[in-house]
Amino acid sequence: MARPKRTCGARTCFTALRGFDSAEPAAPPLFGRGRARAGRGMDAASLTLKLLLIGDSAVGKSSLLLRFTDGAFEPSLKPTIGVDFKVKKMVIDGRAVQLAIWDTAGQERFRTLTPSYYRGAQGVVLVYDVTRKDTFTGLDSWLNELEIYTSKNSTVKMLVGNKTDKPDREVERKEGLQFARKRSLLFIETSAKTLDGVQHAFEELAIKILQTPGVWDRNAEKQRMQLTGSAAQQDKSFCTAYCTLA
Ligand SMILES: Nc1nc2c(ncn2[C@@H]2O[C@H](COP(=O)(O)OP(=O)(O)OP(=O)(O)O)[C@@H](O)[C@H]2O)c(=O)[nH]1
Repeated sequence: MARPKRTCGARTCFTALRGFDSAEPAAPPLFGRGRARAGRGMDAASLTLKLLLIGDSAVGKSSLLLRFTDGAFEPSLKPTIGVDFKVKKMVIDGRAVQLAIWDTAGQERFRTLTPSYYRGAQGVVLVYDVTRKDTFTGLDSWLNELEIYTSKNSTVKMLVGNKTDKPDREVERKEGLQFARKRSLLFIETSAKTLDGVQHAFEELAIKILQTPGVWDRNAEKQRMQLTGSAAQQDKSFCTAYCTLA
């Protein structure tokens, strides 16, 4: 039996597997189109955004995550079992942002905790493989699942057509674009193998989240209230909804 991929690094917040909502301190609003760059040594008060990768098995979700966070590509990754989790720090328009990215299993038999994956996600990346039409025609069922588990106004969704480096394309770019337009999704094509579009995809999603009122600030407000209300009962050994990542 295939072993789960180990994508968790030293900065992984393991309590995220019990549900990881975002929280952030008061900060000025972001105007205009954002610019992003990778960030190092940010303070613990930076904004954390939860992103989720979903889509059929073997479309390249884990490979996109590995490429984005570690700059690596593995030609023969094993299927994800359950969920993996990685963090990437960036600076967007001068603001420190941590992307907490959840990588879910595409195989149905490994998807046992679906509702908890979606909880608190501000961004969802829906991936298909441009060389497998079935992964494109199956998108509607993923969108149905999204509708069940996320609210329309609290999650920014991006459609990603991956594996553009391969010659045997079955889904044209314009088909993906049309599909995305009809359903109000952001759209980009990528190759985890060549890096094409990968950085851009995650950055655009983060920028869009920051530009969408009510997506990233609503959870923050809720979290501030919870922290105030439960200060007396805080258990330092347990990482609550907001986990600082060293
Ligand atoms: N040529 C090419 N191969 C890719 C690309 N992205 C992923 N792959 C390969 O496709 C296979 C499946 O990739 P994964 O990243 O494991 O796919 P996944 O969507 O995470 O699959 P599950 O964990 O089962 O949900 C692996 O062998 C990858 O090396 C790409 O952009 N180009």
